Parts: sequence; structure tokens; C-alpha cells
Amino acid sequence: MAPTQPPEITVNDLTYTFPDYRTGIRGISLSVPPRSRTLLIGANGAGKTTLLRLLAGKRLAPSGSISVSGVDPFKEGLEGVTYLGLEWVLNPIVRTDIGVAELLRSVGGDAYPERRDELIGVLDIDVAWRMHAVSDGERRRVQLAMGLVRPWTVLLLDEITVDLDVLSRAEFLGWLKRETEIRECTIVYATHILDNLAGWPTHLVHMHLGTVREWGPAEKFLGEYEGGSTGNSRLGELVLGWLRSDLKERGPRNQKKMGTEGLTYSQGGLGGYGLENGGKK
Ligand SMILES: Nc1ncnc2c1ncn2[C@@H]1O[C@H](COP(=O)(O)OP(=O)(O)OP(=O)(O)O)[C@@H](O)[C@H]1O
Repeated sequence: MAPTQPPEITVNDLTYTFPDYRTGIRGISLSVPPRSRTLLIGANGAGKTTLLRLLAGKRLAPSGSISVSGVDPFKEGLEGVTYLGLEWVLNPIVRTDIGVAELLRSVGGDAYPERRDELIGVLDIDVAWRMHAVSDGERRRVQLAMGLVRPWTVLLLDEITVDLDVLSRAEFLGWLKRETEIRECTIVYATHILDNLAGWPTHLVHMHLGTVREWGPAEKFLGEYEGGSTGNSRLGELVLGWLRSDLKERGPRNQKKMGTEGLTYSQGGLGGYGLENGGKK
């Protein structure tokens, strides 16, 4: 069923804990307006993927805590919600001896020929490629075209541009921005790569240890922020500052020292590293 209401996302006091673990996210409330481009910012393990997967209906959130275009994403399969994350990237079909045209057809590309051709142009795709014989970045570009060819209303992106060269990524981000300008759609994007993102986000969400520390229109944060002298963009300086203070607040990880004393790998698979006999030769 396609969402009929504007593509806004509302999260109300959302807590999710992984079964048998103490980790997850807690007490998250935020609201993402239609046509916004929201960046999810946070250190590794802050909770970005967990939140995105909950928004995509891939994990069960407590009833009433998430509304995407007016409905609960877990209860109702949302035709217009596209989630592109790691499991989608790892789909083995894109490593087989299959052509680009066939792949794009398999995801409904023929129903949207203009969009398909536009994406082929923006992502600089050669339709003659065979997928077992392309580079990682070329494969990723085809995957992006596959994932985006159907006109989504809510796009949830969990960093999937790492293999793109700088120009391809800039073109891709420009295309996403245009989408929100010409269509009624909304993007939430979790990333650590801030290159070419100056001026891109309309909203920022700063996550730390499973919570949202702050969120709101990007200008609310960037406007106050003068930036530094390191050559980073204002966004880069803002995010570096956030992550530094998060790390300071969290403090060092509570780890035991990992000496070799008492470690014996003689029965494990580490023989090739010369670690039999506790690493002593
Ligand atoms: N399947 C799982 N089972 C138990 N705990 C998990 C699971 N997946 C993630 N976690 C924990 O939940 C927390 C949030 O993880 P999440 O993957 O959402 O972080 P992230 O912000 O996306 O990190 P990254 O930037 O590294 O991708 C972390 O403490 C992580 O260890």
C-alpha cells in the first residue's frame, strides 16, 4: 500500500533493546518533516543503524512509537519506503554474470524509463557492464540505481556510498537533493563521510550511546558555529566537535589489558600467525 499522507517521520519516546543484550537505543523522540534531508550523525555504535532499521520496519518497535507517513512501518508494508543498508549491499545477485539492463528490469526499471535513464546518467553507468566483471564502485553505482529507480517517498540510507569516487558521490548527493526539491519525498541518511555535504542537510540528528543528544534544522547548529581553521567545512567542524565531546563524556572503554599471558591458541585457527604456545616461539 502506498503511503497517502505526507512523508514525515515521527518518533515518540522510542526504546529498543536487543534481545539478550543491554545495547540498543532509548528514549528517542524526533520529528522529520516532509521534503527534508536529515543526516544521522554519531560515533560507531551510537545507534544509527538500529534507528534506521526500526524506521524501516525491519525490527519491531513498541506500538505507537514510530509513524512513517502516518503509519506504523512494522505493521504495514510501506510501498514507498526504501531502506538501503548493508544487507542490501551484500545481496549476492550483483556479483553474478548478469547484465545491468537485466538487473534494472528485474527491479521494475522499465516502468520508470525516464528515472532509470536519469540514474544511469547521474551514476555514470555503462549498460553493457556484466556484474561479475566490474569494480566495487561500479557495482555500487548499479546497486544504487536499482534501489532508487522506483520513486520512493521515504528513503532511509545507511552509509552505502563508501565505494563511490568523489565525483560520483557528489553527483549522487546532488540528485538526491533535487529529488526532495521536485517531489514530495524525505531522506534520512546515516553517514560518517562529510565530503560534499556542505549545504546538503536540512536537519541534523546527533546520536550518542543509543540516545539522541540534539536534533533540529541544520542551520540551528551550523549558524552558531564559526568553524575552525583546519580546512574542514562548518559541518565537518561541528561534527568533529560533537564526536570529541561524546568521547570525552564516555571515557575510555573498560577493557582488560590484552597481554599474551595465559592465551593459548594451539587448538584454534591462529597457527598461521605463529601464536601457538601462547605466542612464544
Ligand atoms: N544484533 C545486535 N545485537 C546486539 N547488540 C547490537 C546488535 N547490533 C548492534 N548492537 C549494539 O547496538 C548499539 C548500536 O549499534 P548500531 O549498529 O545501531 O550503531 P551505529 O551508530 O550504526 O554504528 P556504526 O557507525 O558503527 O555503523 C551498539 O552498542 C551495538 O554494539
